[in-house]
Amino acid sequence: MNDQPLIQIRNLSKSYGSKLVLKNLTLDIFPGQVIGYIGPNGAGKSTTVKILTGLIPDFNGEVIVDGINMSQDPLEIKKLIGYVPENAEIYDVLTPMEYLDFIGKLYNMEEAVLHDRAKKLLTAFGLGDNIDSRMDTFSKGMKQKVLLISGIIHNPKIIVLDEPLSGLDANAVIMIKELIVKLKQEGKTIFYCSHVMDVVEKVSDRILLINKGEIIADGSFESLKQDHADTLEQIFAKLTGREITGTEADAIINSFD
Ligand SMILES: Nc1ncnc2c1ncn2[C@@H]1O[C@H](COP(=O)(O)OP(=O)(O)OP(=O)(O)O)[C@@H](O)[C@H]1O
Repeated sequence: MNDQPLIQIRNLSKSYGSKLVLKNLTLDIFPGQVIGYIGPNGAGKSTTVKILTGLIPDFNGEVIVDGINMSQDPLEIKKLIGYVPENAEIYDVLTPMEYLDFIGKLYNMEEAVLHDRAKKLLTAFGLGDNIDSRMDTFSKGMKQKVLLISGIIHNPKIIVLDEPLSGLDANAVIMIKELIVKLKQEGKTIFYCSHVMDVVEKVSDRILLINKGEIIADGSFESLKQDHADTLEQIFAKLTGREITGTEADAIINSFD
């Protein structure tokens, strides 16, 4: 593995008003790593991702991507990153080809390359018959696939996926797992946020667990397992202070009494 980090995060803090949601995060991410970024709801995952992708410009600390300082040249960094946001809105009056054409042009892609690649990717994702259909008739999973394609169409060095499995069926989930492995083989660096522990466990070579704005575990699944417990779900519950006892589910059911 290359010794030079591709992403350097130094003393990163972020507040919304008086609420501190990221507390002095320091991280080095190396080329070719698949990072599984996990944590409870509200832990600060999306905030980290939005800073990393240049969407939140006001933060304290330093973010350097491929030698470029985020505070100085966020546009240059955006070219290096493909981002698939959580719960993204898609312009569904467009067809997938029109949408990808729009996205590709934002990245200044050459038209012939863009159309050829869009067609190949849509076909590979099982949407070959829907290339020119308006997306307002698409299922949630079909739209999610188009979003995923829009995140990789410009062949970025770094791919940031924020809960990319939402709405995908079991076959598509398998396909995404395989895709992450293949993208890694291509040398891509992947930052993958998810609540789906078994997928994170399988695809990540490094897992970061964030809780209340702080990284509380950082290592391969094997090393976390040795230190803590058997499954990533158990490690997650143990380190975020919630043992799985069923009391919360009981409280919900009991509220109907
Ligand atoms: N725009 C905002 N204004 C104010 N508070 C915000 C804003 N965005 C996020 N927060 C707060 O910051 C904290 C971290 O939110 P964030 O979305 O980063 O969490 P997350 O780990 O991605 O959660 P989830 O798993 O639920 O998506 C939460 O307490 C949230 O309420």
